[in-house]
Amino acid sequence: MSRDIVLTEVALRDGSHAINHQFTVEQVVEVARGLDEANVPHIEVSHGDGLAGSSLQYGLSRTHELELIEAAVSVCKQAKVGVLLLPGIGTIKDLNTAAGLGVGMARIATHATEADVSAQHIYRSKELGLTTVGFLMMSHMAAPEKLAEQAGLMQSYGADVVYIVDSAGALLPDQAGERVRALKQCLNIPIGFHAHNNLSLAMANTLVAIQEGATWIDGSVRCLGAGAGNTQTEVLLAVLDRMGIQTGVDLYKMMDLAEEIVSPILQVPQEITRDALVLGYAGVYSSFRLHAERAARKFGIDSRDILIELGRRKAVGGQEDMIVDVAAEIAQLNSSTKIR
Ligand SMILES: CC[C@H](O)CC(=O)C(=O)O
Ligand SMILES: [Mn+2]
Repeated sequence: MSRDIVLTEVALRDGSHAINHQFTVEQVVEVARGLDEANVPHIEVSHGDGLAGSSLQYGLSRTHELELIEAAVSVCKQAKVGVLLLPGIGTIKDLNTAAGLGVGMARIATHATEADVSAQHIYRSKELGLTTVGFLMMSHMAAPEKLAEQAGLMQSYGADVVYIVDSAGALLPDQAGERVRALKQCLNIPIGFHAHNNLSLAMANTLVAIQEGATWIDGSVRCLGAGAGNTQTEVLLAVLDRMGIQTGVDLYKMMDLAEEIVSPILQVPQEITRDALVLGYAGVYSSFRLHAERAARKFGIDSRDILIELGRRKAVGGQEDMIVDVAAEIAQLNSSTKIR
């Protein structure tokens, strides 16, 4: 089958953030089966923060991710099930275990300027025979040339594809385009693009990325992803079809899956809430949203103030503990201002 665009569906991993890591085996089976039947080539399944993410810091999974991964693998006839791994959260041992369960793809994710920490994980993933993807998160924080240099490192370690990841949904279309162009000049492997819809730009940025040469694209069905979700897969499929771009994925099956299976999983419909908007506006990790909302309730403050301050401090993934610190500081500042 010819595919101009290679799709990775991320709802069963990025969407984990949106539902507080509460996926059940039954939900994963139903969604993975539907995706496989719709001919989606790659389905990512893991805790939202990747392998071994289940923790007090990032949020405890309701069901162990290895059970979810095994369940997804068991129902996929054509799709490769993939996992996300953030070196430092997940380890080589976790990667070995996932490969043993029949996973076919590993995405090794680092902050946009820290690709060097991915070397050993990329080497190992290649040794295991997995499709190996470098995933440069918070890409809005790195200039195009820097991002291209970091992508080059991942390519030199053996990555098959390198992704520009707009974790905060903060990129504007021209910024997305210039990043893809910069990678295109330096790499001889495919370039991927992963968007978040916090500024309502996920679709526009994805289309610009494709126009500039990105061929591996992420989406989440019904926008089931962190923050306001990702590029909505079934909508993207319809748009690409109208543009004459082949994905090989069945549009009707994806629409049915979104409506009948994924929509009931959402605790609330995915929309651009004020906190999601602030993620994109302030350049904050999409997965910080629910943590910030919990901290705001605990300290009786506005969650937007926490997110704005996190953006100002340039907090990156792995610094979730800063969310409570920032909330406590804002609460203290508010109360001392009131006393005066
Ligand atoms: C914390 C990992 C993160 O959710 C990965 C990702 O999808 C992103 O950075 O957007
Ligand atoms: Mn994401």
